[in-house]
Amino acid sequence: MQERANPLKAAVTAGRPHIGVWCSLASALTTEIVAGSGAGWLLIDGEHSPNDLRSIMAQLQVAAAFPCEAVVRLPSDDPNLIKQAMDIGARSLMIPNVRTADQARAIVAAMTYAPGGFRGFSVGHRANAFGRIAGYHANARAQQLLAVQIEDETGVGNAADIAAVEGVDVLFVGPGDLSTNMNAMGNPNAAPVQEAIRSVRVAAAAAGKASGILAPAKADADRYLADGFTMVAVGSDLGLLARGSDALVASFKS
Ligand SMILES: O=C(O)C(=O)C[C@H](O)[C@@H](O)CO
Repeated sequence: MQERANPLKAAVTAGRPHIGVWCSLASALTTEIVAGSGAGWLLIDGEHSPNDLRSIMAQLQVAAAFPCEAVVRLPSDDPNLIKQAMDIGARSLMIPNVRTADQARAIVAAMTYAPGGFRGFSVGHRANAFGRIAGYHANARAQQLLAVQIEDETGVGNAADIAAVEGVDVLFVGPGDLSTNMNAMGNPNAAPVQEAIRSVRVAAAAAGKASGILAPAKADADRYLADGFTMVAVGSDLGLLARGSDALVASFKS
């Protein structure tokens, strides 16, 4: 048995845009609906959603039936969380608020078996189909993707160094946190924030790496894609349900 190729990694390393959807509802059912939408990737959010290891695993299981890469965002860069997430089959990870190249290097090491890193070794787990994927341990890095989030001015200032770290695939802007940390709470379209976002994309491209961003407004997403961002999340299950139900109910009033 062979590990499935990672379509998100293939696309963004080749400079091809790949559209994703944020899954914030911590539900295998809604993630399954999103996974069947034709989106190229989805994000299982372990930072701001009520997910635990078991609910993340349930979402990985339903997403596996579709050609849609499931990315898991962890709440932090804790190596033990990284190890547990990888063992249940999360091979594409997003780590919030990465601020330095040293931090990025430590994350890559936590994802990598020795001698390159220090990921704990377990013979059989969901990631290697319970021991059925021959050569998994030797080749695990090949299908892994690491998206590090740039979410404050320190990260923006260090973006070139972070992008240069081997094993970092994507600089992914967190527009909510970045704007908030730049004194423009929740307004990524403020001019200084836009300039910071542009500089992250340029730093990633200069290192031959991809850039990504969450852009729930279509006009923003279209602009970022035209600028060269490739890993672009264009909405969320939570937003679709909240705005859709609001609009539905409003259409029957007055
Ligand atoms: O800073 C951001 O924006 C993000 O990282 C995305 C948010 O955390 C996401 O949960 C949307 O609210």
